[in-house]
Amino acid sequence: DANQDDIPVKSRKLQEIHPIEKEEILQELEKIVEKKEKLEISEKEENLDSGMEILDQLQSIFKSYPLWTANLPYTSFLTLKFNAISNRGTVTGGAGFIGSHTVVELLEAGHHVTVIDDCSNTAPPARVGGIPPSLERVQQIVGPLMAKRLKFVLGDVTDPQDLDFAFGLKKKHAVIHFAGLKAVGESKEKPLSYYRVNQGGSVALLEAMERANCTNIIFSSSATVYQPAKTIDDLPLSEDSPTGGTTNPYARSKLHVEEILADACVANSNLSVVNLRYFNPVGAHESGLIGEDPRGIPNNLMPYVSQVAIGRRPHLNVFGSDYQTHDGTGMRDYIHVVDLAKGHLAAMRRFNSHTKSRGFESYNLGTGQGTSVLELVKAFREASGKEIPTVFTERRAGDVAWLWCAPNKALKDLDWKATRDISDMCRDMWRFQFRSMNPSGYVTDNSEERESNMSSEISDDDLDESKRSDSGLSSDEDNATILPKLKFTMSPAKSIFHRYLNKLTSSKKHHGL
Ligand SMILES: O=c1ccn([C@@H]2O[C@H](COP(=O)(O)OP(=O)(O)O[C@H]3O[C@H](CO)[C@@H](O)[C@H](O)[C@H]3O)[C@@H](O)[C@H]2O)c(=O)[nH]1
Repeated sequence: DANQDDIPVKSRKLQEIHPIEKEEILQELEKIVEKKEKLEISEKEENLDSGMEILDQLQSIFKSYPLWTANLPYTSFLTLKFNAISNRGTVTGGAGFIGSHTVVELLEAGHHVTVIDDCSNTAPPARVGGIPPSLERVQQIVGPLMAKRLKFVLGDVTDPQDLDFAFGLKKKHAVIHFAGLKAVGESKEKPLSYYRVNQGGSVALLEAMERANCTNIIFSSSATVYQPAKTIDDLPLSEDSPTGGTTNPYARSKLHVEEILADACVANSNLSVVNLRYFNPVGAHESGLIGEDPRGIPNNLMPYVSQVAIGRRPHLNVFGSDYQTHDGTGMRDYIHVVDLAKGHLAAMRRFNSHTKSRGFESYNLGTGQGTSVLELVKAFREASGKEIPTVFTERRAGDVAWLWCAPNKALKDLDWKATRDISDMCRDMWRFQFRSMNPSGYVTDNSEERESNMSSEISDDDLDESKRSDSGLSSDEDNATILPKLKFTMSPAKSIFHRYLNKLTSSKKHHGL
């Protein structure tokens, strides 16, 4: 039924699902239950991986058909059991841009997550004991069932007591360490702050992990640790490409933490470190509910372009037009933040009990594709339908002509690759840009700065008109008090089901069933 495919799966009721499909899904559910029973699920480590896989399969069904799976007699029973087998982890800096997107992926995969964040670079909770607005949005995205698995600690990653508190109560399976300062320019003005938070925080965290007997950590590193490519022949950058020759305290702090982690692995043979080198993370969650909300004038290209498109800035300064690239502007490996977040979930596989790989291992997370400044601007014009005036200026000090990676190692070891392209990145960023302009957007402390930097007033009509055009949002979605319903552009039921079946077959092979 062609019409049926147009309805988002999430909002379809049982009676709207084709009877044959329904029957197939029910049979699959029965099989999962049988398989699960055989596992004698407990909190024992060896059962965690198999349990997680089953959970994964179930989640895709629950997520696709919440309206009717909620009524199945064994749903609550299964949920209870799965609560007992999911992994627990701590995410530092989980309220920030990449952190919040990763928390969505972790919760959706069934993990229990404790976030520790001092909210120094995101809006803090509105009340004592509350959670930051970015994580409230995360809860809306994942729904009430998964939201319960999120805990928040307002704390400082350099403070041992705060860390012990975050690690407290239940044993944690793994840590994902995002917390850190990240502005290249600022790092030259305040190098000591960068070393205190980035190095000091990482050392404090490793010590807290030792106290809590946690041996798995994923670290947010950066492409900036690589030596700048002198010629195009130095590209793409692989994990073996030379590092060092860094030009600022931010880059040095990332490289130092990599070295600290590698040393810690030498000293403790149980430690497992997955070091992820991000290329240029951009975009936002497809719901438009979470994204990057930089303070002040954005340093980075995509947030700047987005603010020009919405009228907050008059034009984009294009830094340099005489690079040795096809159009003279700098080229980067932009990666959608949701792909990046999924990369963290994939990295968690290295911690599975029966396949656990110990020691320090680095992975590039990028698409392997270079995009120039002018190409990105063009894609953003297409996504937004807005003019984006550009002015060519001098090169920015410290910028390189090109930077892109070879992401093959992550594909080989982690079974991960980026699937979203530059137009997806622009579309989702544009969607989030609208939301953050709305009264229901993130509560930020830079609203005054925003007002004064408005290059032109945007009328409500203008916003409404653009929203109706191609941003995928309808005009009733910017209600100030009630947050908009999520509209996922999920695949139709049939393809979800097939994906699920493929997964089931491959996991059967994996377990020799
Ligand atoms: O207003 C602007 C901003 C940027 N650019 C250009 O856009 C490209 C991308 O710049 P930007 O978005 O600032 O990213 P990078 O300079 O590549 O740095 C990012 O990517 C690094 C990893 O490669 C991280 O370490 C840094 O923290 C992060 O800011 C470069 O060619 C810039 O010259 C402009 O032309 N105009």
